[in-house]
Amino acid sequence: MSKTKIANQNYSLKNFDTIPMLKPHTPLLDGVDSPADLKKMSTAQLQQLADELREFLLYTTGVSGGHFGSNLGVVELTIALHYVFNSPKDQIVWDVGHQAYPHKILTGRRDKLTTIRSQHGLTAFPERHESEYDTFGVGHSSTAISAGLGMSLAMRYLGKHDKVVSIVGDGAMTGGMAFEAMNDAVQQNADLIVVLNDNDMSISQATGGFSKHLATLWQRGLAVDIDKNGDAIFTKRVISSEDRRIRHYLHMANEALDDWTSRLPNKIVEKLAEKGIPKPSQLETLPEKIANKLIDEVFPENLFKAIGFQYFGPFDGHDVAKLTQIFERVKQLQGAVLVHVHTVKGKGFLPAECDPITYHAITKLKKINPAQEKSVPVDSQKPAPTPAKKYSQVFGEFICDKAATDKQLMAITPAMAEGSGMTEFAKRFASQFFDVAIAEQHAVTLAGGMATQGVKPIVAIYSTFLQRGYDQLIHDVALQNLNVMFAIDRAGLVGEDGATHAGVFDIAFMRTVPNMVIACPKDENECYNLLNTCYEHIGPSAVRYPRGNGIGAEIDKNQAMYPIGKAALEQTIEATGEGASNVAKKVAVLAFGTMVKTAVTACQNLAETYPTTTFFVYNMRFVKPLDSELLDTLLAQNCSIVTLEEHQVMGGAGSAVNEYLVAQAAKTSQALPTLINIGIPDKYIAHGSPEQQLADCGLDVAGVVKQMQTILS
Ligand SMILES: Cc1ncc(C[n+]2csc(CCOP(=O)(O)OP(=O)(O)O)c2C)c(N)n1
Ligand SMILES: CC(=O)[C@@H](O)[C@H](O)COP(=O)(O)O
Ligand SMILES: [Mg+2]
Repeated sequence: MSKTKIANQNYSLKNFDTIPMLKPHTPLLDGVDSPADLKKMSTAQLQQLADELREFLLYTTGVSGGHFGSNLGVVELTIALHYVFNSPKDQIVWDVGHQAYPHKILTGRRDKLTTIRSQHGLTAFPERHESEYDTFGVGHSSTAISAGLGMSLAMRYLGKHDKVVSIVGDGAMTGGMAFEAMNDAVQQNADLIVVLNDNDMSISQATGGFSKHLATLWQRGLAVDIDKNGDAIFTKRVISSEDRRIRHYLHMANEALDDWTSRLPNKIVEKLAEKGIPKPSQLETLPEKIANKLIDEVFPENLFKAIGFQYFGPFDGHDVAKLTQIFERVKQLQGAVLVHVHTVKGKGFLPAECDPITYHAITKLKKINPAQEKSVPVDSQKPAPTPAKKYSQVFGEFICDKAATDKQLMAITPAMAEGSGMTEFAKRFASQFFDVAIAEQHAVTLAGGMATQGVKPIVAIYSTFLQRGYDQLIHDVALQNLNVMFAIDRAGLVGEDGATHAGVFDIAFMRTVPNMVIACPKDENECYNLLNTCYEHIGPSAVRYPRGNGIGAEIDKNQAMYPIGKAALEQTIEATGEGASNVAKKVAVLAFGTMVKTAVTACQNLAETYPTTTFFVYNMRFVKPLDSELLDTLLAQNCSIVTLEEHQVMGGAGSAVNEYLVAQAAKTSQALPTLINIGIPDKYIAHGSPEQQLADCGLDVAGVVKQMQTILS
């Protein structure tokens, strides 16, 4: 039986080692305005299209910046999917969707791809409002099988017979939801095709390794190829040593079977033949078939077969001809099918193939055309000022400094080690570092379990991904008052990734949870020292800090402990105008986190227009517990109050202040002060640069000034 030709080298792929600065010549691609245009192409043309599409991708991503390696890895896969299936009637669902740039190019958005992730441009991930070909809004991992299954079951109920294909990466396959969905697909006997895009890589070194482990699990055992008539043929694969033992026993069984059948007396054989059992001479493949059946049934070494999927693969995910043949075949099948393809993250661009973690995403490449380069004046050659540290970097420094003396510190990341600034820590404190793959729920409860043993776990997690572990935060940490600290990165608006990745709900969903302490540093120095304060605090706590760089504050690494629940007066901007003695107005601005700097600038601007008003800007530092003493004082002084936060205004820090003041005013029969809450309005903020997003929701200085004027005039 021929082995599956995993790498069918009957095609050549162009390789690139630089990113073209000028739009490449793509005659075939220029003619593709929808997937229908693919169906007219020959296999050779499809392969040429792949080369053109890859070069075009390099060029456009150089212009736009954004996700990179994963898109290069699915060029041929995307072409084959849109060639074989009839989108948008057939539903194609991408998991995470960071790899959907080729999909967007082939579905009518080729000429807009350079706008991806820019304000008013294409969104970073598939979004339903952007195109009928974007069947489901994605961005968070491991949702595609659930969404695809939902589409399939609804279609069955409605009597529709279109196909549903969910494309899931090996990293995304480490998310528990994927297994919940696969289990349900089988028990529902649903028609669903899952394509496992297995590039042995996720987004972090360790997770890549982790998915390798899963890959070993699911790659063991049988490869299931198809022959020229499209029939499934089992072929043995190189399998692990323990499987080899199993195979040996089966081989011995075959031998015995062979021996047995060769001794059968003819009249028995005839009797069997009457019953439709073939003669020994025709039985030569029986051992093989029985062996496969045995392997298939008794030793379903393949993870997906064990769950109940029909499994095909692994195939070379860069061989368009092979892929179209496979998809044409599985398209005819009923039930849950999994097609396993091997791709290379960064395929076709050598630097990305060699370093897929770094090239997971790239920033816009500076477009200096040769003419400009020569004329750049010398003094502009001055070295650029050192940028302020990223908050993730501050976190990484904190855990390294702390772990140097505190062996109880354990640091957990769900697949975002690099993004969370933990690369150095992972190297230096490997036994205290845990990358659990894309498994946020597990990460939180893992920390809870660890804390019961007296160690001090830190869950380093993006705000938006912590949403996945909310029940675990309550049930497995806070309710048990366990000593876990959440280092919440990407808190606030995140810019180009847009609404799916905004970290704008964490204050709302954490502040109602008893035992939680929630800290919001105003800059890098407070970030470092509030991390220390919360780390040393006994009980569950969270420090939320934004994506990107700080403001250049000097970090005093004396590992200060701030008094929990105490605010600090940041700045007073005294009234200066005539009659200022009987100051007409006192305004207290209660700013949370990075909004402190914005609050000071806004009040300085307003002081010029409202000279008889004194502004007190407070750095609140903690959302929970609030500084109740300060609020009581402000209430007694009948100060107008403004709250300011980079978080949904509904349910955020401002709501907490309101709730306290209303209750306190009622309790002490005091009048409620004039009060406004400034934050992100009740809508999703579209992608753009961080500055554009802040302006879009009135959180830039101009927007804050405008909103504050409503209580000043
Ligand atoms: C719930 C969730 N956690 C983490 C992430 C961050 N993230 C984006 S892509 C990615 C890796 C995905 O790996 P894989 O599915 O193998 O896709 P590849 O990049 O290899 O194409 C991760 C962890 C996310 N988008 N969603
Ligand atoms: C697709 C995805 O979820 C990640 O790649 C995410 O875009 C990373 O965000 P940062 O760039 O903020 O680390
Ligand atoms: Mg991967």
